[in-house]
Amino acid sequence: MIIAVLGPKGSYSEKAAMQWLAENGSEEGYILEYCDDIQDVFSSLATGSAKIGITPVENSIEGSVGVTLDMLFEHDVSIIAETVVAIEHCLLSRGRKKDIRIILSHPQGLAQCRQFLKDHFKGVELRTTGSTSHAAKLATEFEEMAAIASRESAQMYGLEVLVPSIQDREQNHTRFLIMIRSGDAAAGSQYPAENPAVKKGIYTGKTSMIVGLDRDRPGALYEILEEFACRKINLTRIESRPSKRALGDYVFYIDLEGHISDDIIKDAIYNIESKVGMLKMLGSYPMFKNNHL
Ligand SMILES: O=C(O)C(=O)C[C@]1(C(=O)O)C=C[C@@H](O)C=C1
Repeated sequence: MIIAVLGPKGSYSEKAAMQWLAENGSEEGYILEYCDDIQDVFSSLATGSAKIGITPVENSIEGSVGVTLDMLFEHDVSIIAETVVAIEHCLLSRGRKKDIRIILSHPQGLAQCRQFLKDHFKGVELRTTGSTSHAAKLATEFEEMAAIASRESAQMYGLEVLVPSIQDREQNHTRFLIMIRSGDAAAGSQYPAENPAVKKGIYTGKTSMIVGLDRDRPGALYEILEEFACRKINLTRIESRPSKRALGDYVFYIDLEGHISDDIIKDAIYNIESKVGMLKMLGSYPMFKNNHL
């Protein structure tokens, strides 16, 4: 089983993969494929090179990972699970704090530490990289470079942790999606049906979809939401993204509590289909629940 994640080794995406495998009691029999960027994770699923792809979708400080949302729209993938990883960013370098001239990280890493950077490194050049672990790898080259990345990356690339826990809020969590190519039952059947947590009833279901209105008119979104509200279906998230067809034209990403096999969810979606221009189901899967978060 090949699992595509954002690389190189030491990324939070790798951590998400390990955590999800541990949650499912299946830490053996897989190979991680380290991709350069999130698009490549989706391409790897599309070509069949990987059976499973894992990408970040949302962070508690910085919000959505837009490229993952866009790829969900463009590619035929099904979400089979989600997992939430606690993110502790550290400032890593080979050199000393006072010598740092350039700080590297993934745009999400830089954004989650925006205030720290303003307070302590005003004027220092910030450079974006494909991932936090890629930043750590590059920071090994020069003493005046530092990376914002995980403690694990420091160990992996032989860097010092100059400042631990530098994100702008102590609580920092990123949610990751675990996906298969749509219709790839061979990969999907192992998860989550065999998921021990599902069997134990720890998880409840969650369903994700993308909805496009046929045209912009008063009450169009309300009519869709009404189908959920009247059935007491709880939405866990709704977000608009540009459809990319024209300025001001949007699609809506909706997550809700419940599984597509539940009758009320089926009914709501059946009714919505006749009211919208486009409806793309992204999957029903176990909702991540961790009481420690
Ligand atoms: O750069 C990494 O290590 C990633 O896995 C990507 C990513 C993201 O895109 O959100 C994952 C978790 C953190 O929020 C910061 C970066």
